[in-house]
Amino acid sequence: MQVSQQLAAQAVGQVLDGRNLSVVLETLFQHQRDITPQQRAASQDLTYGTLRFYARLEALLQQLLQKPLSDAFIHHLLLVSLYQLVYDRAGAHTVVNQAVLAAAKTRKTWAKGLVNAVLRNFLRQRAMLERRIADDEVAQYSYPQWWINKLRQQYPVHWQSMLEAGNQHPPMTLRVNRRHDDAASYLERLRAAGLNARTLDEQAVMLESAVPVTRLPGFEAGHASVQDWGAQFAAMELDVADGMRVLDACCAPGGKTGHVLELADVRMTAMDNDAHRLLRVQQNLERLGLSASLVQGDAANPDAWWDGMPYDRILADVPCSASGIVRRHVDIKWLRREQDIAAFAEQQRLILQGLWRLLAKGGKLLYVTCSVFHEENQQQIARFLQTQPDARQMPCKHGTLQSNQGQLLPGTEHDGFFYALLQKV
Ligand SMILES: C[S@@+](CC[C@H](N)C(=O)[O-])C[C@H]1O[C@@H](n2cnc3c(N)ncnc32)[C@H](O)[C@@H]1O
Repeated sequence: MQVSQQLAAQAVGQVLDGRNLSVVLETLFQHQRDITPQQRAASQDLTYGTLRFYARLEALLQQLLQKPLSDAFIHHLLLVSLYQLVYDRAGAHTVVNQAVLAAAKTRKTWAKGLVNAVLRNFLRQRAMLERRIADDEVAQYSYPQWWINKLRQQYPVHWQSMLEAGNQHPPMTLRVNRRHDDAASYLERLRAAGLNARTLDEQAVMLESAVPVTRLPGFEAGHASVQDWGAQFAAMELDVADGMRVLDACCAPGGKTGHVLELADVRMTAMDNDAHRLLRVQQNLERLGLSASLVQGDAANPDAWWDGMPYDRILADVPCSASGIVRRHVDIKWLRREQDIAAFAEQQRLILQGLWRLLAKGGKLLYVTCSVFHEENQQQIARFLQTQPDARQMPCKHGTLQSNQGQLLPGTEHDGFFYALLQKV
């Protein structure tokens, strides 16, 4: 446990310094060649958990410190240990003892005693410490204040359940490749492999607990892919048919590209501005046995890469705040700044405007974000429709999207997404 506490403390510190969580963990593990798969998984769990509840843990810790703690590693080690004491199943005494040993390794004479005192005081005073922060929203929900305020203002009814949904452990959901199976028959294959799951619709299956993809029947042969249920709505809403010319702008890593190609024999151009991420699109399509023409370019500036032939369908899964998928990307809550939202909205406006003239008359463009903030969603589309007289918004197929103006609220079965289907008239 000591190794995973140490690694998690380092990872948490680096994320709070502004670095991306996946990159931090990948780099950290590259330098730890002798850790076991169990230690790796445990470090990852502790890092995710601590960041998920960071504001709450910090509020508890601050009450336990007599003076500000300037040592970053010990600070983050205490947060990780508090996370274990509050949320984890590990025994309290083991957590404290291992944290004290991890502190001792730093060779700072004061560190061992401080870690021991803080954690033991927490165990003694827990109820009182928790009562004292009961009225502190940031500590209660574990989100930045601006985020809480924005959601409360934009979703007067649902804001609390949305914040709570973002703090849940995400499920592992699969998209069944319709060229091989439907959800019901793949469910049988999962059961035969000893995996419990349930179907969400004709193509989506939610596993009872996450497993390595190597345990999924037919994974290497492309029979199933890991994809949140909410993300699976995209290919369905795009309304594709055989023979269509389709552009998946902002395609990487290719989750939705693969799904569209599973549903119809379309002529697909998959575009992204990130060459490294495009390699992952290529790998994903190879696993599925599907192909597309891959293009590196800027969706906001098509003159540099477009061949001049209009598309029947365009999927614009634009870069966004990712505020709808925080349960999977727990670092986002702490990396985003309030002013980033306007910057994303401007980037999205330019992409939407750049792509619109590539659409054939009568063709459809599906605008998608994994955000719940109105600036990137409803407000973006309302402004686009005002300035673009040949655009009209079509109703979404999915009932939940219809009743919620395209906004899919994050919940137990899916992340938060926004969908707007626009037709060129
Ligand atoms: C939300 S992700 C796309 C996820 C993808 N559609 C999927 O389902 O797997 C957004 C993507 O947009 C790309 N991107 C950002 N700005 C872009 C731009 N100006 N032109 C093209 N791609 C861009 C990013 O590299 C990123 O891969």
